[in-house]
Amino acid sequence: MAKVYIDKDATLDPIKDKTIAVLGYGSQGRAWALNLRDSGLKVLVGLEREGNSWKVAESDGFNPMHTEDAVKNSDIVIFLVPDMVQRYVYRERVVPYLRDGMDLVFAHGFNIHYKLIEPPKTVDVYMIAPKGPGPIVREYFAKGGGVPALVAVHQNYSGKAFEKALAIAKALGATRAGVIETTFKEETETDLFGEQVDLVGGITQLMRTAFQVLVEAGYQPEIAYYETINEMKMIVDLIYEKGFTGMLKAVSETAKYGGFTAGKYVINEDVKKRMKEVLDRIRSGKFAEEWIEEYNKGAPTLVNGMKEVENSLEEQVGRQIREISLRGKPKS
Ligand SMILES: NC(=O)c1ccc[n+]([C@@H]2O[C@H](COP(=O)([O-])OP(=O)(O)OC[C@H]3O[C@@H](n4cnc5c(N)ncnc54)[C@H](O)[C@@H]3O)[C@@H](O)[C@H]2O)c1
Ligand SMILES: CC(C)(O)[C@@H](O)C(=O)O
Ligand SMILES: [Mg+2]
Ligand SMILES: [Mg+2]
Repeated sequence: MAKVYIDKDATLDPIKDKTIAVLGYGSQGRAWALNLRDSGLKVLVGLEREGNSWKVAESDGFNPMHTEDAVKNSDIVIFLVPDMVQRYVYRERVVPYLRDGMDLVFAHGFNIHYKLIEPPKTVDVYMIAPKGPGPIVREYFAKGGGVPALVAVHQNYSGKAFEKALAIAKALGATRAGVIETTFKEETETDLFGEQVDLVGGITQLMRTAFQVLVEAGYQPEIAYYETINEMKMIVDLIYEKGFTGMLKAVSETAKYGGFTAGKYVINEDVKKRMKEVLDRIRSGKFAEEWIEEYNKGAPTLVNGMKEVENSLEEQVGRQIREISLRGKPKS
């Protein structure tokens, strides 16, 4: 079993007198800036332009500044702009002001692992990768908890990079849960794999396809939504809290029998083979190449994918069903 670092294994001491620049104020940026500030650290928010993120940061009580000003005035620079934007921000806004002994920090290993950013040897490079979406990182912290994270060191110029990574993980709330050490390679490849075949790609496609099968067979879309999409949260919550065994104990014997048989029929060896192909594509760097090319073309697959989802029947029905089910959700 990997060593799990918890609150008592980490101290804020190595970073308590440092100034931290959080670049980007989106999903993770907002969570990190707020959690680190609430943990008593000095945080500057650096942004490219005075747009929406700027307004949100101001309404959260920050005085956002242009990226280069945040970099000039900080010791630790945290990259929380989108992965495809990081190398431009690094090249244009960070490199000109980079001083020996500064820290470059990431929430995902993509740019370092695929060598889109190649920092000089005279800085520390490390990562704290929360294993959950940004708004949850903030929500759990604000309620006294924390989302688990992975930490990794790529360059240890100061000799203190790991301790600083743990300190940031603590300030983020991650050591309230538990933190495990990894490498940039392992985090990058597993994170991409998980979000592609399972968390974002696989689960979404599984739910939507099941919904479509029921609707095409003539069942009411609302009933199909309850069955194939809405109830997923309750099943996943049971797995999250009690494991697969706990979930299986909570469902009927009929569901267990049908699940064991049909589950393996649908998600079969062929699907596993294709998952392995997806992993190979990530490991070989082909996915990274393709994503960079797609981004450089204006990310049409992303734009069209978002439109297609937003306009889909399941999303329209979902808006109505979510109102109903959120009304019944216990208030906490
Ligand atoms: N979203 C998550 O929950 C999550 C989880 C773990 C790790 N990560 C990692 O965290 C990092 C940040 O991801 P995110 O999803 O929080 O980002 P995001 O897409 O939410 O980032 C938005 C921020 O970046 C700024 N931004 C967007 N385009 C820009 C551009 N062209 N130039 C400059 N700034 C721009 C926006 O104004 C905003 O402040 C990534 O490395 C990602 O892989 C994200
Ligand atoms: C939240 C996720 C999917 O775990 C993260 O990896 C991301 O890229 O947004
Ligand atoms: Mg990811
Ligand atoms: Mg992830």
